Amino acid sequence: MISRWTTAVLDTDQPGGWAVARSPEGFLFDDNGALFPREWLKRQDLSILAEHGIGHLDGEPVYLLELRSASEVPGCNWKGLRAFMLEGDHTVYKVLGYAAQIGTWYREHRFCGNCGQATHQVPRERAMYCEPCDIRYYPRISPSMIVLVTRGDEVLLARSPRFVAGVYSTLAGFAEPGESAEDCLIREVREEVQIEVKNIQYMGSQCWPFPHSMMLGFHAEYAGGDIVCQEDEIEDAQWFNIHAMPPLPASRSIARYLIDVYLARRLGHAEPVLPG
Ligand SMILES: NC(=O)C1=CN([C@@H]2O[C@H](COP(=O)(O)OP(=O)(O)OC[C@H]3O[C@@H](n4cnc5c(N)ncnc54)[C@H](O)[C@@H]3O)[C@@H](O)[C@H]2O)C=CC1
Ligand SMILES: [Mg+2]
Ligand SMILES: [Zn+2]
Repeated sequence: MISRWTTAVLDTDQPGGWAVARSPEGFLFDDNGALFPREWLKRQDLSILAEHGIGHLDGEPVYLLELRSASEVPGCNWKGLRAFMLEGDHTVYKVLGYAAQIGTWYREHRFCGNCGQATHQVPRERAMYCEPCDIRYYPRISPSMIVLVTRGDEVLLARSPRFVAGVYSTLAGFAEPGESAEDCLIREVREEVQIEVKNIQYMGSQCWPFPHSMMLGFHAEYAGGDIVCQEDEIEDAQWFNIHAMPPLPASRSIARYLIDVYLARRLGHAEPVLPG
């Protein structure tokens, strides 16, 4: 299958193409969605912080207008990235997810962390450059492990106080320096529920642009221990029987994929496909 969306570093001096506008209040959208004819969008009253050429959608160049603040555009509204993830076209969500990460990276790397001077965009490369220090700052990606722990017909799911009421999900956590993916997974499961795991199997990965996680998904089997929830992080954790599951995370998340694959295998159903 040919991918409809490919990323690229485009020259912003070229006219034409599509553009998306991003402010601290999310992306601008109207009845046609979040992609606007670029020349039209640039004629609106927007406080543009920077423009980035981010890739091609169905062969057409796409640009990001990163804004200082949200402003009124007639017939349009603002909406957060999560809303685009939950509903609507998956390819458009991918474009916006990438745009959000480029916007975040640009905002957070306008000055050198070493000397404090202003950085500059490197032509044809996704990097901010400090000349005196000769340092390049690339978009930040944070590796995070996510794991479904199982014990026969039971799966271990937990809720964080931040989740939507009632929803239970797989355990997850950010990798720390010095850790392998497996070390991180074992530590996170220990920290969050005091459970030991074995037979760790890699299942797949997903970009999670909230704001810059790279989710590495695993399956693991229970090896020992009783559930003890980590204070503040884990509100509740339980073994759920595959025939009595609680409300689960959004269908496009890798958390949901890991759960659905296991259910499909246990119940002899067709396996789902991981959304890219
Ligand atoms: N796509 C999916 O299905 C799912 C994605 N996630 C994502 O996985 C990531 C990790 O999950 P959590 O349980 O929240 O992590 P976690 O268990 O490591 O705890 C979060 C804590 O980690 C620290 N932290 C924050 N950002 C960090 C970074 N970049 N590097 C290292 N430490 C950091 C902070 O102290 C924060 O309070 C989050 O971005 C979350 O949104 C979580 C569950 C499902
Ligand atoms: Mg966690
Ligand atoms: Zn510097």
